[in-house]
Amino acid sequence: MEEERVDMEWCRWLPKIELHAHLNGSIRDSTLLELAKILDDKNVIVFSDVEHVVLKADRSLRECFTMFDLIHLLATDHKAIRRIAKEAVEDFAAENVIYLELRTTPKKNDSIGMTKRSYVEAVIAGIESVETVKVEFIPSDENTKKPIKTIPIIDSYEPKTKKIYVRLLLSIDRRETTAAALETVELASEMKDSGVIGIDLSGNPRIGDWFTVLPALNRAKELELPITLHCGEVPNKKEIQAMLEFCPQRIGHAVFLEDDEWKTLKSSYIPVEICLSSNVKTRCVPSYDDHHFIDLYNAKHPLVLCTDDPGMFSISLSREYYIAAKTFGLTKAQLHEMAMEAITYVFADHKVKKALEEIFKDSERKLTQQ
Ligand SMILES: CNc1ncnc2c1ncn2[C@@H]1O[C@H](COP(=O)(O)O)[C@@H](O)[C@H]1O
Ligand SMILES: [Zn+2]
Repeated sequence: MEEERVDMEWCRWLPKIELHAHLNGSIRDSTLLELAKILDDKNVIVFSDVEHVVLKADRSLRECFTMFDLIHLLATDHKAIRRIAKEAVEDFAAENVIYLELRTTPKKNDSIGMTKRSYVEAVIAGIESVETVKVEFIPSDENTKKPIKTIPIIDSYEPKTKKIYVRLLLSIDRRETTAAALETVELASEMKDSGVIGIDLSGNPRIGDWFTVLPALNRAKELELPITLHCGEVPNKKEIQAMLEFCPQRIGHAVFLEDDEWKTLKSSYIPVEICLSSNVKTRCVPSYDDHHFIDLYNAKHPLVLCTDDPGMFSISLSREYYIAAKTFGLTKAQLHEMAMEAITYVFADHKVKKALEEIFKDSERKLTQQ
C-alpha cells in the first residue's frame, strides 16, 4: 500500500452517504443569482441588493435564517423548485454521493397555486429530470410494483457515481402551527410510494416550541415514518431532554448537550448526523478542533458526516470527510469504515442497504490495492 495520504481527490473518490442536506440550502450560487435576475426583471427585488448577500461567505446562525427567507423568495415557484432539486442531485452525484436523503419543507403559496403537495411534486419532477446520472428514486419495494426510474447517462458530463439512490424527507419548520405540521406528516404518509421516506424537524432553533410540533411527530410515529430532529443546535436543556426522550431514529447536530444528556444520548445509540462546517461556520462550535465529533467517534457512537447546507456554506460532502481526516488524523481505512457504517442509519429498506453494501465492498477491495 502506498504512503497514507488523505487528499481531496481521495475524499471525492470515496463513495459517500448523505443523510442531512436541506434542498434550499443546496442551491448553487450561480442559480440563486440567475433567479435573482429574473425577479429583478419583474421588479420584485433589486439585483444589486441581493448579489452581495448571496456571495457572502460566512454567516452566523441568525444570518443563515435571514438568508433562507431570501432564498425562499428567489426559489418560489414550481419551475425554480424543479430546477434546484435537479441540480442538487447532480451536484451530490458529482461528489460520489451514492445515497442521498434530501430534506425539504413543503410550502404553500396561494398566490401561485402552490400547495404542499404540488411543492413536493415539483421536487420529485426535478429529481426525475436528472440526466447526468441514473437516479433510483421510487422505492423498488415489490409491494408497490412501481418501476425503478432510471435515466440514461449523457456522455458529456462525468459524474463520479454512475447511480445515485435518492429519498425525500419532509421537513416541519419550527415556525409552523400544529395543524400545518400535521398536514406535512399526512402528506409524507400519502407520498410514501413516491419516494418520501421520513420526517425532519428543522428551522430556526430559537423560534417555536417543541410542544407545538409534538402532536405531529407522534402522528408520524403512529404512521411508522422514521423521524430525525435538529437537536441542540442552541442551548435549550428542556427541549434537548424532551427530544432524547422522544427517541427519534436520528438526530442532527447535538452541539449543546450537557453531561447528563451526553450520557442519555450515548446509552440510547441514536445516530447523530454530524455537520462539521455548518456548526463551525455558524459559530455554534468555536473551531473544528473543538467539535464534539471526535468524542462521539472515540466512544464508537453511531454517526454520519453530512453537509447540512452545501450551497449556503460553499462546501461539499467530500470536503467534510477531508476536514475530518485533517483535523482528527483519520486514516483512509477509518474514513472508509465511517462512510460505510452510514448504511445502517439510512431510512431506506433492506434491499437498498444490500445494494449500498455491495458498492462499499467494491471500494474496500480497491482501497486495499491502492
Ligand atoms: C444551519 N442550520 C440549520 N438549522 C435548522 N434548520 C435549518 C438549518 N439549515 C437549514 N434549515 C432548514 O431548512 C430550510 C431550507 O431548506 P428547505 O426550504 O426546507 O428546502 C430552512 O428554512 C430551515 O428551515
Ligand atoms: Zn440541518
